[in-house]
Formats: sequence, C-alpha cells, structure tokens
Amino acid sequence: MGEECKRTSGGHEVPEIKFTKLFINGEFVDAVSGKTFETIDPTTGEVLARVAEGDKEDIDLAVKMARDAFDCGCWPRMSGSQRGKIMMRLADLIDQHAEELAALDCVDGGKLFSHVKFLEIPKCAECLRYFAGAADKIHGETLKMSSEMQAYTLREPVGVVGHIIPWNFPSTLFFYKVSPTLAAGCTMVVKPAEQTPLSALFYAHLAKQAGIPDGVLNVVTGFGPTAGAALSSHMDVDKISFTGSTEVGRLVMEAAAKSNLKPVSLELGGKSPLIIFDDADVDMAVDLARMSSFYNKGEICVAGSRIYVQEGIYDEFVRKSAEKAKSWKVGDPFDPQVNQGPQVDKEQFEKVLSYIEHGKSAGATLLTGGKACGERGYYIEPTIFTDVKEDMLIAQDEIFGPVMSLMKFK
Ligand SMILES: NC(=O)C1=CN([C@@H]2O[C@H](COP(=O)(O)OP(=O)(O)OC[C@H]3O[C@@H](n4cnc5c(N)ncnc54)[C@H](O)[C@@H]3O)[C@@H](O)[C@H]2O)C=CC1
Ligand SMILES: O=C(O)/C=C/C=C(\O)C(=O)O
Repeated sequence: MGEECKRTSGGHEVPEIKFTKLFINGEFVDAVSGKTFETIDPTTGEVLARVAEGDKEDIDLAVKMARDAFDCGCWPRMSGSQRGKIMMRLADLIDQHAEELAALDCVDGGKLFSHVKFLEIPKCAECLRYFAGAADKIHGETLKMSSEMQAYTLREPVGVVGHIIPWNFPSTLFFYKVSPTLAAGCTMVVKPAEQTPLSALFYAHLAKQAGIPDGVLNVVTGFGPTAGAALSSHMDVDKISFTGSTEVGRLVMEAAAKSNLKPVSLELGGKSPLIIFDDADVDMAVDLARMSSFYNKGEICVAGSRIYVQEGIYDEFVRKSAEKAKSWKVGDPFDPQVNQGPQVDKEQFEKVLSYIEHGKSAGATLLTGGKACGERGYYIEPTIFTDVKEDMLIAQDEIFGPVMSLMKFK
C-alpha cells in the first residue's frame, strides 16, 4: 500500500488517515464547537482516529453553502455533458485510489478488504459513470393538447439535498445517493454514519480534485440525533434521503413533515425470507443461503436470514449448512482467506449476541456458532438456529448479524 502505511490492524498495514475534518464549501474545517469524536477499529476495539463532530451549527453552515452553490447556478446550469465529464473524472480517481479507500472501510467498519477493493469500490465508480451518462439525458415530455396547443414538461434539479448514510456500506451507499444527485444538478450535504466517517471524507477530497465546484458536495460528520436530525428538519433542505433503521426512518419522515414538508426517500430494514422447495439443488441452495445470511457479517438490509426449507430436503439442508458454516472463516478482514470480519461496533456486537441468547431461551436449537470469538475486537461465530418458530424474535426482527434461522415447512 505504499509509503502512507503507518499503523497496523490485525497485523496488516492500513493507510494514514488523512481527512478527519468536516468538508464545507470545498474546505476541510473544524466543527464550530471544536468538538471531535472517536472512530473505533472493530478488529481491536481501539481508537482509530478522532473526527470533527458536526452538529446543528455546522449543518446550518453546510446547507447555506449548498444553497449558495445551487443559486449561483455553477452546477445546476452547467450542461449535463459537462457535469457528466466531471463525474467521470471522479470515477477515475476512485479507481486509482481503490486500495486506500478499501482499507479505510476495512479498518473503520470491519468489512472485508478484498470485497471492498474488488467489488464495492469498482461498483461506486460504475454507479458514478452510469449517472454521468444520464446527466445529459434528463428529458421532459411534449403533449399535444389540441390542434392549437401543446404542453411540455421540464425536469429540474430539486435544489439542496440531504443524505444520511448508514455504516454497513459506507462507500456503496454514499454513491447510490450522491451520483444521481450530482447528475441532476443538485447540491448536497451528506451525513455519514458516526461509526464509519472516514471514506466519505476521502470522497469529498477526490470530488474537489475532480473539479466539482465548491459547495456542491459537503460532508458533515457527526451523530444522528444532532447532525442527522438537524439535516432532516432543516427548512432550507429541499429533499432528504435516508438509509438505516426503520425507527430512525420514522423520525426522518416526521422531521421532514414538521419542517418544510420536504420529500423523503427511505431505504430501511428487512427480514427477507428464502423459501427452498424439495426440488431445489440442495448444494446450491445451501451455498446461497450461507452467503445470504452471512455476507458482510449479516450487516445488510437484504440479508436472507429466515429460511424456510421444505420437509423432504430439510435434514440434508441442515446437515450441509452446519458443515458449510464451520468452513466459513472469521478473522482479520485484511486476510484474503477470511470470509467474515468483526461486527461494526460494540453496540452491534452486543445486540447480535443478545439476539442469540434470545433464540436459545425461546427454545430454538443452536446448530452451530452462537458465541463471540477472537481475543479482542467484535467477532461473532456464524450462527445457525433450527426449530425456529414464526413468533420468535429471531424470526421476526432484523438482527443485522451472522445469524441464520431455519424453519421447516410442508
Ligand atoms: N437498511 C440498512 O442498511 C441499515 C439498517 N440498520 C438497522 O438499524 C439498526 C440500528 O443501527 P443504527 O446504527 O442505530 O442505525 P441508525 O438508523 O441509527 O443510523 C443510520 C444513520 O442515521 C443517522 N441517525 C440516527 N439517528 C438519527 C436521527 N434522529 N435523525 C437523523 N439521522 C439519524 C445515523 O447517524 C446514521 O448516519 C441495525 O441493527 C439494523 O437493524 C442500520 C444501518 C443500516
Ligand atoms: O447494493 C449493495 O451492494 C448493497 C446495498 C446495501 C444496502 O442498501 C443496505 O444494506 O441498506
């Protein structure tokens, strides 16, 4: 990883953390309050960096800068093809820094380095390129109203957009939100999750290098109830987009309704079922179920963590799933042989362990796993329960951890 590598995590080198301040109007600045917060390396539980703690005053400043940038027209009135060109440059810069960016999400969020480097970061660049291509194809419609009259529609940028990002896919979800916003000609304030603020600040730096004008993309790191709430209730934010828990999604919608009735996009939790019938290829189904439940340590909104298996193949499915779970390697997320790193933080770690305890006390059978592992950090064994009943919490709640619940059906 070159000369910048100075520290170690799980025995591997990680890059120097260069950006820890808020990014407002094209500059890295301290929070108005001067406060900072710690971001933790989940492989060790130790402090990785101190990051500026933005709150309402910083959000106000960032929104004002985003408004000024919108009103000056430098971005919304730039031709779509020119905006697309700048977005393409940003995509190229992301490709060039893939290793460093992947290392940041790995140390900050416990994500697998190889997955982030070879899957997520390229997907972020692809997402930008896709929307860069769309930037000059934002069409309206022409309607013939009568022989004398025609009506037409124009699509216009909505204005200043607020984005609130979770910690499970800090890069992917940053670009799922930021790319279409840039393409449409909007300006924005992004609030990354407090657990994983580092890559967003690096993206802000790259955005400036790519030529995105000052004030178009602002990043305010900080906590949900302060910075996040200030963004969603802001009177001068024209639209808010949020990915995270259902509980906070409700708060965001309420804040939007109570302030300026801004439109809201929410991407929330889930408890996706997999339904596996007797005629399925059992080996393939076992592999897919394992990936579906344990991918990204189960920290994904589409985790297929409740699995219904038809009675004819149930016993075989259970036996093979137990074998496969045992070969699923948990450990240092920089190690290419490892399948699963640590949960993102102590809170999630404890929450997942408490669901496991709940499953046991509710009468489900613990087939494999069920414990924390490793000498330090927030690691949990891939865990499978059988004999799960519909009304158990482990079959109802989004666990957001490596826990699979198996249920037999006729
Ligand atoms: N759909 C998804 O991808 C995600 C789902 N979750 C679910 O939520 C559970 C709890 O995780 P948390 O980190 O507590 O999620 P969360 O919903 O609290 O956090 C997500 C984002 O919302 C912000 N936020 C928190 N409170 C806010 C508020 N009052 N106003 C505006 N923004 C606010 C946070 O700072 C973060 O940026 C997880 O166990 C999981 O079940 C969590 C993260 C992502
Ligand atoms: O598209 C992906 O690779 C991952 C997306 C994850 C989410 O949207 C989520 O967990 O909320």
